[in-house]
Amino acid sequence: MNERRNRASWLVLAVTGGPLLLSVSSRCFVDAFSIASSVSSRSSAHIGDSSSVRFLFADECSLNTFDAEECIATAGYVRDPTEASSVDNVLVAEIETLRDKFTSFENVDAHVKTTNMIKYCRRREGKRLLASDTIAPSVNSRIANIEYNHLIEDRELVLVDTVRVPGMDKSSRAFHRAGPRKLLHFDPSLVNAAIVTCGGLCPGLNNVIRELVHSLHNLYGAQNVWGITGGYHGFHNPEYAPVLLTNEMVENIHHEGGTILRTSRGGFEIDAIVSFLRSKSISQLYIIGGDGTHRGAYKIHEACMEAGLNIAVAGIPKTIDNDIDYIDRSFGFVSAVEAAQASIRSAKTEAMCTVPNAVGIIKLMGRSAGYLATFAALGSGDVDLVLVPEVPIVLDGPGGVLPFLRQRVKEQKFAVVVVAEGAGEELLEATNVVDRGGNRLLPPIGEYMRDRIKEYFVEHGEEATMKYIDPSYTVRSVPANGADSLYCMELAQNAVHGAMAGYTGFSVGLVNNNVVYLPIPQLVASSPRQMSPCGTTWERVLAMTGQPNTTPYVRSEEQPIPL
Ligand SMILES: Nc1ncnc2c1ncn2[C@@H]1O[C@H](COP(=O)(O)OP(=O)(O)O)[C@@H](O)[C@H]1O
Ligand SMILES: O=P(O)(O)OC[C@H]1O[C@](O)(COP(=O)(O)O)[C@@H](O)[C@@H]1O
Repeated sequence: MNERRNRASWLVLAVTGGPLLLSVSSRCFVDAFSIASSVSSRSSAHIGDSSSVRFLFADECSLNTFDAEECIATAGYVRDPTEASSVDNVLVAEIETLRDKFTSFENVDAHVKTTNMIKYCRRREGKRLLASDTIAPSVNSRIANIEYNHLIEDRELVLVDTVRVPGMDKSSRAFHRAGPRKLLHFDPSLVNAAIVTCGGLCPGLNNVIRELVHSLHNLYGAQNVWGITGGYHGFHNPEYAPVLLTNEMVENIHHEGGTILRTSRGGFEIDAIVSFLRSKSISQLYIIGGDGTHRGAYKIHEACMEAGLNIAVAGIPKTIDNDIDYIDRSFGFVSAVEAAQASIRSAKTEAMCTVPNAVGIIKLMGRSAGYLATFAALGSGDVDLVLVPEVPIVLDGPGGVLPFLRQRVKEQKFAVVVVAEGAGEELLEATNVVDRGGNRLLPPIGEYMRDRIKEYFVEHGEEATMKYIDPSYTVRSVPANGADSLYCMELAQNAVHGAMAGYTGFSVGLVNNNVVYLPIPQLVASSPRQMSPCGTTWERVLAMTGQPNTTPYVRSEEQPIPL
């Protein structure tokens, strides 16, 4: 675990030319390719010619254009006088494609794809194919007779670095925008797909499985969809046999937490996995898991390439720790935050209603990142002290959390503390014991803080009533809420679109509110990520709680403000 790959490769799309002004609003994403093209065309004697930059509005399906001069003249815009927002270089994270190595199912466009699905339905129903089976209403209402209005071009990009700070490098990284492509690499009717879930539970796993099955069967008419059970073990351990997944089997699973496929840590045996893929003629493998799982997924992709296997390997990032880099959030995170807030409310009620000097402590998951603890605390608005792995815990003395807490109890008659499981390693003896996934076991910081706070009150001749709540597994086993359900659906559909188009060694995620394809090497190189202890999120915590700022980092004037 935590083996860092550093194969990140960003392709420089456009380097030359004068600076280009970007007006980035939260509602829109800039079509970076058209921008980049306009940058390069400026460099060849057309500098300044083009005042029209295309904007795509995320919530509309039409392509909007606007005239920059008209905006200035009529809509109250001004050009950024300092050009602080300009982007000269767009660095594209390229995704590997099977098209480079294998012959594609030729020139299947959206039209033929529909035809193909109809053929598939007919075959499945034992009917003879007719010459008229080109464009006809679907014979199975479940098979979407869809011709996408909006097919995504290969060069549509989503910029990563949309916040522009004066003095920063005039570059932005970019990912390929996800979505249905015009050309398919695979003949969908011949696709045997497999889905596996690995690592810890997370709300939304069943939603992703369901939507993968639906997309494969209903959007593309895939031949078989296998469910690998028990995580990576299921590829080779006869105790966890694979199952064929049908629409009927997944119909209601999204209402439940957990994963119908079950999950595990360990069991990653590359030769056994590849030989399973061969034996079932799998051509698309969907792997749902966190950064460890993705490291495994990339090894599978590499092994398939070495063995000359035409198999698309797609990851879907899962973790309630929200520690996968680049993406706005991982699916299930918001549901987990919501569930954690319910525990915070209970702890507050207990603490408020109990004498003397009640302190409610809620321990939340978060191995190396405190996002869950932080977001749950911020969202609840009911927390007096937040402890996370990114910020060291100072117990005593000026700036110590114990005197701070005692004072808060004095004023308020109670206090509520949220502690992430990975916090305070510097206080407790770190262990070298690892779980089956290679993750280091963490010392019990929640119980330690409970006992230490109680002792501190006793040392000052007072009694504290401790209410300790550890909702860890409760939080991650809940069903996905509305926002996560929608997100899971978007991720799964786009993973299938990407694999059908022949992308491989990639993952999907929301970046600046757009679903993109992320090359796995880039994704794992900086995952697990951590919250910045001098960024705006942590400063919101300090502002809300008034707790002492124990971050050892000092922001230098030259440094860009971390987000
Ligand atoms: N570097 C790696 N190479 C191959 N497999 C890995 C690697 N790291 C973890 N795995 C496997 O991925 C699965 C999940 O990993 P783990 O780190 O426990 O959870 P997560 O993927 O949620 O971070 C486990 O089966 C583990 O054995
Ligand atoms: O007890 P388990 O099942 O091994 O899981 C505990 C870990 O799972 C997590 O939720 C993260 O799981 P992943 O690494 O699978 O994303 C951590 O917060 C926690 O340390």
